[in-house]
Amino acid sequence: MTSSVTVRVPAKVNVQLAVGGVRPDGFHDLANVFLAVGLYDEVTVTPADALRVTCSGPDAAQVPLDTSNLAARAALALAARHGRDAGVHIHIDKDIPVAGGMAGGSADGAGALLACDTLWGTGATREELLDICAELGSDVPFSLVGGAALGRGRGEILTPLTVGGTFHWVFAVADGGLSTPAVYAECDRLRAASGTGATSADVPDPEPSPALLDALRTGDADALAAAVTNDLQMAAVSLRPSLTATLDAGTGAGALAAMVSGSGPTTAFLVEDEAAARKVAAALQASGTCRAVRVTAGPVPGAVTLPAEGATT
Ligand SMILES: C[C@@](CO)(OP(=O)(O)O)[C@H](O)COP(=O)(O)OP(=O)(O)OC[C@H]1O[C@@H](n2ccc(N)nc2=O)[C@H](O)[C@@H]1O
Ligand SMILES: Nc1ncnc2c1ncn2[C@@H]1O[C@H](COP(=O)(O)OP(=O)(O)O)[C@@H](O)[C@H]1O
Repeated sequence: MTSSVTVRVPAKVNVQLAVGGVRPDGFHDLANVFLAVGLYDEVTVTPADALRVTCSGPDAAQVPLDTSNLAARAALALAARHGRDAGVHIHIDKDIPVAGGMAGGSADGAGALLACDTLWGTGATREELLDICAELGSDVPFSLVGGAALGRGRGEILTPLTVGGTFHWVFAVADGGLSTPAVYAECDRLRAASGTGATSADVPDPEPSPALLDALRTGDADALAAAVTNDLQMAAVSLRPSLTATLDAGTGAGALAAMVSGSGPTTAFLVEDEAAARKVAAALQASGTCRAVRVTAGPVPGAVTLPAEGATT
């Protein structure tokens, strides 16, 4: 009998985040180009009498352990669909910054869903898993599939993208998080204040950039750097003006592109190669403008079940 299942799930960066007007349901239509990068949470599920969540890692204290945790919600959603009890202990070994615009909660939701499906032998189809992911949150389907993808709708309708190489990144982790709804609301406020209006009737439909998709396809870091955009960046910086100094520090150290990761406040720096990554990371660390610095690359695969401990391959 399977005693526990562990799933590893990556963080993401948005290389393009084009935000349309606010919809009647409060969400924004997006052209959201996701790239999965090699910072991971690991979600382990073990049979238990009742649903319970624990978390370890440097940011563990900021993670809710009640049923608002996306991993708990994923287990409950799968159990409800299959008419079974959700008695399971979910442990999250968290390495993805919390509330940092890198989809850590979404990663845990996708990871718990896949892990519970395996533990319980539910046999859910990929489509069913993606459906549940979309119910849990706009970014959760991408956490399951990983790689690179264009997200339309509120980000949940995915088209996989071909990437012709590996892109190197440095991430500067900020002190504290930013609330995603607050950043979208600030984007609307700034748009309304500038006179353009903030609704779907006022803002053009968001479209993926052909130059950006081309840069991904060819694996050209310089071309990607020239094409990256994030419509939430101005709002994140408005709420957290100190991010400007972090962005400037990375640019000054030779990053090809400097941007806010999603809704922030993590900042993302695209660099030429591993040597450039080390240089930019050292400069960011020395600048005193961020709490921690992480070096990684992408694309990487989405949620993956790890071999059971002691298993031979
Ligand atoms: C901004 C992005 C970019 O990938 O991620 P983060 O940078 O926060 O990780 C996403 O759009 C975040 O997706 P996710 O965190 O799953 O959001 P959800 O739980 O679905 O929604 C939380 C809230 O964000 C706002 N929201 C989210 C998605 C969207 N397309 N429009 C929105 O306006 C709404 O206020 C919503 O109530
Ligand atoms: N498993 C989880 N890990 C982290 N945060 C979670 C989790 N489940 C729910 N949350 C909540 O979601 C919020 C956003 O967290 P996170 O997904 O890490 O950031 P972001 O949406 O910026 O990518 C957190 O402040 C926390 O309250």
